[in-house]
Amino acid sequence: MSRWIQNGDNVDITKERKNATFNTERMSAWIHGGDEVLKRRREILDYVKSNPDFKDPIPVEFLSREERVSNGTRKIVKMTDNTDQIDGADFFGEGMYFQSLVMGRDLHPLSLHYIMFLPTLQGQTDDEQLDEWLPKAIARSIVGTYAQTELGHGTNLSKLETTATYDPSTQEFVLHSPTITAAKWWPGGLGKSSNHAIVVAQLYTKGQCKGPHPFIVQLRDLETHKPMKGVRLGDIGPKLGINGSDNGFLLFDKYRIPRKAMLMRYSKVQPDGTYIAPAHSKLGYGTMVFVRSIMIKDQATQLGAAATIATRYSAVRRQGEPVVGNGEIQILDYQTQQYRVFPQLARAFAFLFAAYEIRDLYLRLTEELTHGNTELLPEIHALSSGLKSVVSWDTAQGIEQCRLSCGGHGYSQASAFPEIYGYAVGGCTYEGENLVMLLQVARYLVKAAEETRKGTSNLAEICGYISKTGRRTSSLTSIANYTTDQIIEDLEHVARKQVFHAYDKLKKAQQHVKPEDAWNQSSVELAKASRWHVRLYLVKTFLKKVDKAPEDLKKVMIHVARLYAFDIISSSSGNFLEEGYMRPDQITEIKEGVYECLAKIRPVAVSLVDSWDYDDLELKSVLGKRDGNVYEALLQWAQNSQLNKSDVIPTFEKYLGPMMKDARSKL
Ligand SMILES: CCCCCCCCCCCCCCCCCCCCCC(=O)SCCNC(=O)CCNC(=O)[C@H](O)C(C)(C)COP(=O)(O)OP(=O)(O)OC[C@H]1O[C@@H](n2cnc3c(N)ncnc32)[C@H](O)[C@@H]1OP(=O)(O)O
Ligand SMILES: Cc1cc2nc3c(=O)[nH]c(=O)nc-3n(C[C@H](O)[C@H](O)[C@H](O)COP(=O)(O)OP(=O)(O)OC[C@H]3O[C@@H](n4cnc5c(N)ncnc54)[C@H](O)[C@@H]3O)c2cc1C
Repeated sequence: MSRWIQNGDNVDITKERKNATFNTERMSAWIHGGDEVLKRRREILDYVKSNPDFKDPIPVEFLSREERVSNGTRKIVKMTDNTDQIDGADFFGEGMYFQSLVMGRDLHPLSLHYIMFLPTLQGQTDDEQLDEWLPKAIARSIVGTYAQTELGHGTNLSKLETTATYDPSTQEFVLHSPTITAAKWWPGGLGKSSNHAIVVAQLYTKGQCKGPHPFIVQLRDLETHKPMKGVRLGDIGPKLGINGSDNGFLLFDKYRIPRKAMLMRYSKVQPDGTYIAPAHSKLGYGTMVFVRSIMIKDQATQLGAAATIATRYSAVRRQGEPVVGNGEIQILDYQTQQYRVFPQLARAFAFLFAAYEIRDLYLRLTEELTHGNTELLPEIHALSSGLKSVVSWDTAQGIEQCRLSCGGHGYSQASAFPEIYGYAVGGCTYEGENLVMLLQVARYLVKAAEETRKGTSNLAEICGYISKTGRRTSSLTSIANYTTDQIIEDLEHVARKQVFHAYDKLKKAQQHVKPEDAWNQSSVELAKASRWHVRLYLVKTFLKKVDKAPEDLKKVMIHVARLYAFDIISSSSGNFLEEGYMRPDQITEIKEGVYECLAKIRPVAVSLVDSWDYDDLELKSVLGKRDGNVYEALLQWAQNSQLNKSDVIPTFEKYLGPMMKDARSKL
């Protein structure tokens, strides 16, 4: 019997699970990277469940901000006391899973320590600095964050205002915030928890500005935790989500740090103030590239969770009686419900598989950089920026669709949707605002188009389609015979067309206006080109992964992958119809393909989401509970409300009581 079925479960959800046409365990192993990975996930889960230190006193939704920070700090300290339970080198797999189980969706005071402070030390220090700082950071004898964004500038790093001016007479840098807008603003854990930070500041030496560079800076006294003299910092207040994190502000008043505080793997300042430039000017941005690449898995996990909650709830929720007298039906049987939820599930899969690809590519980059080879950097920068933008946007929209699909209960925090959304949607902004990141991809695409036009193209595989000749009309005849190659060919056509459309618009504008105005006037089309480039990549990665799946899994997953592709095509049919590339009847065929996929997925939907292997502990959703007994659980969940501590609350005595009494006396 499936591990997902237990006595006492809701009958509808049990029936769904019994209808599975594939082995859920095999599917889970395939999704997560093999039997061994799955076994390790279960061991980590058992460990977390068995450890009382990781329990929340009540669901975190009911805690105040201060209680959230305190509870999160308590748990993350316990969690990182026990990192021997996981393979510490497997950040992407075991690290992220462990932290998700223990910490949920509330980032915590050590988030940035692990996500950016440690990786920056690993990636940007010279050997001597690494020996000095890394052991302290790993042991947690210091806690650090990544302080780059300022009140006035987040995107445009070249205009950061914090200065680090080298003083050769003392061999120190002087950190200073010359204006209010120079205040660092946003860094996670900066407000109250960190005592160190990687501070990104404009480097001045010998009277010249050398641009933004990273420095390791002590912010608080190691014993008293009081801010150092010349350092002013605090919490920036409540946010849309991640309120367990004390995101902070920071100002310097001529604060002196030693020369060796500048991270010197790539750029250096010698004792006399001579500056040595890095091999590639953007090597200092490496940690951002790392985070963008791990964000893809994180976002996929959030969307997968939302789709799991919506699917399970839709299987137990009955509403409406199409045939009067036959009883109400499961809302999952409505085609409109399937159309709302299943594409989100398909997206989550597409994003997860792309996350594996970008992880592998990032590992290759790290290896190449150790040999001083920076060739892969522009490609990975473009891909990670593009994926980060498209994936976080679609994830946010997808979560909202899943929430809406659960009706009124979706609006309650019991559903977990508000937490999931609040957490995930931050990804549209942090690590580079999405539109700005799409425009970075566009720079890469414009170069590829330029090379193609000049006939000198030697393009990387990822944009090889730009220089292909391609067909003038789609070869689709019927949806049943629409092959993976044909689907990719059609998407390549639209992506290529949009790339050249934007490129030509840019070139034309350049003949009349200044280059920066030409770029601005073409930027909407350029961003669209980037989106198509990324969507093509996502579809290709997904279809190719499924093509290689074992036969028993492939026969299910092919419908999910095709739904992903067909949904993209049918919802942007105008692009495919342009210049008669596709005919209206071909679009109709693809729409039919969408409906066929929905029908194929319907009977196995619950088992498909089970295969993502979310435990209730990780989902933290009353609506998405494994057992499907949602109504009892909702009533129980509501008992945690602070307002339910007494039958009559003080506001009655103070306001409502006198109001009604007064009104009664006047009647
Ligand atoms: C072990 C157990 C423990 C386990 C614990 C486990 C814990 C696990 C937890 C797991 C859960 C994790 C989930 C995540 C949570 C996240 C939390 C939130 C974190 C949020 C942090 C932040 O939010 S932190 C700030 C990020 N802030 C940005 O992100 C600024 C964007 N802004 C820019 O990034 C630049 O400003 C921008 C636009 C590029 C222009 O930069 P610019 O002006 O310098 O450059 P230009 O535009 O002039 O470009 C000149 C040429 O450089 C090229 N280029 C540019 N960048 C390049 C690059 N990186 N690599 C190569 N090339 C690059 C470009 O493409 C041009 O190339 P070309 O010339 O050939 O065309
Ligand atoms: C939850 C969260 C956590 C964060 N954590 C950290 C952290 O730990 N450390 C840290 O240093 N920072 C952190 N940040 C800051 C984050 O990195 C920045 O907010 C982000 O890089 C965007 O910069 P901005 O806020 O200045 O937006 P802006 O750059 O002001 O963007 C505002 C608007 O202007 C548009 N725009 C800006 N420039 C251009 C352009 N060149 N072309 C076209 N449009 C443009 C954008 O697209 C956007 O629509 C965090 C932010 C959030 C929300």
